[in-house]
Amino acid sequence: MRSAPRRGPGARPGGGRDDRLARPPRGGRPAIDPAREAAYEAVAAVHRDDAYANLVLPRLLRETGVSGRDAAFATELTYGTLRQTGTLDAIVAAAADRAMDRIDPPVRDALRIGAYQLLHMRVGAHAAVATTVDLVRSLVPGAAGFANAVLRRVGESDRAAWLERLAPPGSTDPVARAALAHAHPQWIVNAFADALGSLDEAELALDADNLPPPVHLCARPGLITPAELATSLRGATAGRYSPFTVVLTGGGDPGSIPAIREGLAHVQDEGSQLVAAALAGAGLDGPDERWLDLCAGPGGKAGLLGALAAQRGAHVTAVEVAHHRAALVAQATRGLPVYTINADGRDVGKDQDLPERGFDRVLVDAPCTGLGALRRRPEARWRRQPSDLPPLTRLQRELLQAAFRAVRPGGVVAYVTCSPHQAETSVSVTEAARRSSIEVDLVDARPYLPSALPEVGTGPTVQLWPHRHGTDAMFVALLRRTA
Ligand SMILES: C[S@@+](CC[C@H](N)C(=O)[O-])C[C@H]1O[C@@H](n2cnc3c(N)ncnc32)[C@H](O)[C@@H]1O
Repeated sequence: MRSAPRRGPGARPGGGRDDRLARPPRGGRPAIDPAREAAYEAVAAVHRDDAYANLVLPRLLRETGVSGRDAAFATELTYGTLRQTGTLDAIVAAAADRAMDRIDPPVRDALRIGAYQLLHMRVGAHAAVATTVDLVRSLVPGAAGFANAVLRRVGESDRAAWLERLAPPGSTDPVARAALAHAHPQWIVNAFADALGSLDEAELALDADNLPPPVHLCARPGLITPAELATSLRGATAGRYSPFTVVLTGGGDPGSIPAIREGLAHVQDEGSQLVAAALAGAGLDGPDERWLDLCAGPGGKAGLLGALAAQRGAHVTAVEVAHHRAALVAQATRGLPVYTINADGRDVGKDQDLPERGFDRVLVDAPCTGLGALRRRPEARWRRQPSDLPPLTRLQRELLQAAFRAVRPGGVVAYVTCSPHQAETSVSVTEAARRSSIEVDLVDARPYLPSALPEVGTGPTVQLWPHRHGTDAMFVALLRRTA
């Protein structure tokens, strides 16, 4: 990072990122380098406008012409600052000796970015402080001195020393310490510890959330093999467990891959592929032609199920309540035996396309908090709240009960979440089954996952984890309707 080649005005040959300070001032005020400016704008948009960093940052980089190593710097700075926000806030507040909500929002975001550079990046302290002070001066001129003093205090200690000071090891509240050390809210630390049965292991899961995830592709069975897909890509390797996965290591935009444009493959986490394949692989007596994906948008699992269905002469009805997401499903499954409908999945028995007892296999990939995919959404951990749980768990149970009505006796339902929160996983399954008049049995999901998959627990449900499996934390329960 430090040896990033500089372009544009003020670039001096042979220097590193810190030399951006040498840029000549514009209009009498120091110019802010475009990469840091883009990072600031992205972080500010997330906090001010509820924007999503993965949407807003690429647009900002495009608009400002920031590319190559500068774009990588801006991305690391943006995503890192957003992931670490809670911990950076604790440190900045201690250094400022004032609560974060008593600091102007633009100054607050600039200080977060400055503190992230000081504590997490290989940026010289002088450059981190000076560029942030310049940024603050351009935003709130009167706050430059304050920002300078705060950042100098932040930079007096490294991250470990700050953690030691704010949450000493052996303190009476290990959850609070883990939350600060791994930059997650305490309720999420508790949720991971409950699901794993151990705070020590939860810390590994929290750490895994702070690393950018690899891009996985799904080679659609019957259309392209993973080997064919991998050889068409620079530096791609086979997935660890799923027979369809290719791991992209060469970077670049997956949307430009010809096999993806031609509908032979799609971007999909390996864990998502495994749980969809578990539904397709579950043993079934009798007909096996009518499959249902009750929560299909944007169409990742429908794409894999559609390809598997095509190989077996089956077809998939893909249901999505949001109109624009239903359109994405239709687009993602073009050429496959998938019939997309824009409907509420709870309308089984009311919608003519969703007859009771009408399906042999049903997937409920339920709307959830997404706590299992925090690696992908840097701001999500701070945006999500425990109060999000009750409406989601209600919806999950209603959708699962609709799936019980939709599946024929003897047919199989897969209930899937990309959250390991037990209220959304095992509790939702138990509650939906308890409140339904339809008899269902839990089926052990483990035989329908690759035998090489380690640490899948004692069944019958399976919870995947980034730190164990390198996948999102997907949960799957298989249920068979008995009558
Ligand atoms: C976890 S996502 C599904 C992801 C999808 N299966 C995939 O692999 O790409 C949940 C989806 O359920 C949709 N949804 C929410 N409520 C629904 C309902 N009542 N009926 C049908 N779909 C619903 C959401 O709009 C969202 O697209």
